Amino acid sequence: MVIAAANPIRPGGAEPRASAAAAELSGRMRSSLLPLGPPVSRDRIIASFPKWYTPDACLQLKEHFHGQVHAACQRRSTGTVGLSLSKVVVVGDLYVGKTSLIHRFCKNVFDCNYKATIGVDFEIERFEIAGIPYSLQIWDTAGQEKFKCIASAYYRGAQAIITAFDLTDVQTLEHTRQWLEDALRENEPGSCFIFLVGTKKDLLSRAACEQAEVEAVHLAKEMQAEYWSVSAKTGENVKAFFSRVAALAFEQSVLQHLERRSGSQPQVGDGDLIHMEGSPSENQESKRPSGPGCC
Ligand SMILES: Nc1nc2c(ncn2[C@@H]2O[C@H](COP(=O)(O)OP(=O)(O)OP(=O)(O)O)[C@@H](O)[C@H]2O)c(=O)[nH]1
Ligand SMILES: [Mg+2]
Repeated sequence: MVIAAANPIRPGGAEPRASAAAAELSGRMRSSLLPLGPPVSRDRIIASFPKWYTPDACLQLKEHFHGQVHAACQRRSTGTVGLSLSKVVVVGDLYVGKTSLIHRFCKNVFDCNYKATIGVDFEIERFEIAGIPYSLQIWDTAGQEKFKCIASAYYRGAQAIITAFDLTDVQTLEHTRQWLEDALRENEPGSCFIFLVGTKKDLLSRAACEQAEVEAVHLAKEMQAEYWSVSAKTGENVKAFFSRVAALAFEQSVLQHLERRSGSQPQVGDGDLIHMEGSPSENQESKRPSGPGCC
């Protein structure tokens, strides 16, 4: 049985957090100028490029958005990037904590009871990155062998593949090669960002964690993956990790859009705003067609 819950898009996914009311309000005001419905919550707003976990195994060692991406975001000329969903697929052995990781990020909950995922499930998380709305569709797959053929049908079209293993169980790390190979087989070579994520960090002492990370970082380099250690139980590194996934995927989507556009004549309705010299972006936003039927 395939479970693919048609989850509605929640504003910001997790419960709203009201740590700084004024900043929240200003974030909401900015977000509400953007086209994709309700505002995202403050902790889904990414203004600067999120940092890697370790420079020893990271996909990009840089601290800022690509210059062209930054300029395109400022001009609001990112095409349909703000309207599309980027697919992220999470794979790995049963019981490593894939569902827990996703639920911690999307719902801010943790359940210590194990409920095996049957087939697949997904969550949609909305962000605002460099002022542009952006959404990730995060696919949770079953680690149990008997559901593997169902889950693998959903690997196609992934922009990011997250291979998860349990930091306390070295066998699950060894199996990540196979999970990655299976997921990559369904995708175009070189088209996916790859992440290797060690889960259940809270169960290890600092020294034990560092020891486990040596092997994991080594494997991540081999896989050309970015490495992260996280805990769904405490929430450690969970938000930082998904922010990094979102920013990398977003930047790639914008760059692809710019590349496509430079190779073709501008099309009517390619999603870009008309840039009016000297006008603030808010004014440009107010000229954006507001809904179906508007020309
Ligand atoms: N201590 C601790 N336990 C965790 C953590 N993450 C998950 N668990 C526990 O590990 C068990 C398995 O977690 P799941 O998230 O269901 O694992 P899964 O990878 O989705 O498993 P399948 O759906 O069968 O593939 C559950 O009992 C969780 O409570 C964590 O960060 N710390
Ligand atoms: Mg699961």
